Amino acid sequence: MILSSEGPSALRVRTTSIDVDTASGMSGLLDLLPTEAPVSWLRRGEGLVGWGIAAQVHTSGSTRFSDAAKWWAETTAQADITDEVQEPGSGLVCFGAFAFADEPGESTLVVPQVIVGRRGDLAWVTTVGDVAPTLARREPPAPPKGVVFSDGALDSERWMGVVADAVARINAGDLEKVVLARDLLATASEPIDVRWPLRQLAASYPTCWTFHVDGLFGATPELLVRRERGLVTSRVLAGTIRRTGDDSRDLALAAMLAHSSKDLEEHEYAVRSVAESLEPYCSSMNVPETPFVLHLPNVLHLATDVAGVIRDTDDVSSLQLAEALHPSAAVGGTPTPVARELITEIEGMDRGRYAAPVGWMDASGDGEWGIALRSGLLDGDTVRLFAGCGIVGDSDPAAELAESQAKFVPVRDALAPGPAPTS
Ligand SMILES: C=C(O[C@@H]1C=C(C(=O)O)C=C[C@H]1O)C(=O)O
Repeated sequence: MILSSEGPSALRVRTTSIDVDTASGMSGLLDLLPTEAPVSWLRRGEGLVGWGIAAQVHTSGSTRFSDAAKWWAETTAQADITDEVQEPGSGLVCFGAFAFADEPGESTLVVPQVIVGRRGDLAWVTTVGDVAPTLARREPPAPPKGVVFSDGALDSERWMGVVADAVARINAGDLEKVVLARDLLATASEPIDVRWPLRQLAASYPTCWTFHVDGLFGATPELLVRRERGLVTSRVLAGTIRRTGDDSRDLALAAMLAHSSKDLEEHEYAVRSVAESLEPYCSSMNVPETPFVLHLPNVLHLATDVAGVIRDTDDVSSLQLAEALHPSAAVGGTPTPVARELITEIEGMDRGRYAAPVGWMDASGDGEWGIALRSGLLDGDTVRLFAGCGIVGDSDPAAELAESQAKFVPVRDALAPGPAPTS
């Protein structure tokens, strides 16, 4: 269902190339963001930022992806686009964040008034409508003030009880894996400027995708899907160990993770779900047999990069691929329908847009959609932080609680009033 859509029916779009130094400068694209409706999708200093709202749609229900895709098709068909850069992410671009479940929740696609992109040696600015963009370093954001954390929907004890229930259901043969999440509330004494946590996340987690769309922000290590000129890629994660802070112990842990049958089993479900969902759209695929260990500052993950070539005849957009892949077993479970039902039944929390596709798409359908993990939802002076864990037959509730705490760390630290990182 389309809940609302705003913006002129015919957008006037201009993309021109700019000096890479203007885009990256001393400190990066995030420094260009003003306070008005900033959006971002950045990794290692490259990607897209934008601000202002030229057009937006809100959708809901089981047709939230297809309604948004239809709106995008109409918007791009009517737009007058002059693009002198012709790269994925130049020309007309929307940013989006989708609800995890069919109900409740709202999804959105937004077209910023100004978008600045950087890819290798190229940089560009896109304007939508009559705007004269300011490409200058803005006044830095102030750190959040007086942040206190409190329990979300369930306290730790109750959440461990829910994990134990899930383990019992798995061992009774109802399903193989389910991902259970919890939330944590951060309340500040004044409204929080999202640009602060974005800078912290981009500096501390450069190998993750630092995103912000409509209040949902984070630094996700997991790429649900990228479509770029007929090639599709996905980074699948599942299987986690907390880092200790001691490099040699962490190396030993990485070796343990790579051989842990519990984690390999969890991982296998996640890779299989992605490969099976992509297969109908691909003429060939590469699915590595063995995962690698992805090192992040807070955790280690088992990771697999799946790649494929889209069938010639298929004009499937990155958003349609994201819909086909969501929810993968990395955030839902196996089998998916049973896992989704169990999540609704026992998780005791509304996921909102957590663990669902977040990212961007251009007029050709190329784009990148991450899974909104290591994320929080900002509303004024409050952030709801989310973290989840894959549960299988031999999961231990206390270990899963500790894993969820490690997954809160990126956003939790990003809300701390430490010194602004020099990125
Ligand atoms: C659900 C989350 O993470 C997912 C679950 C993982 C696991 O259970 O090992 C690992 C990476 C993600 O696919 C989260 O970060 O909230």
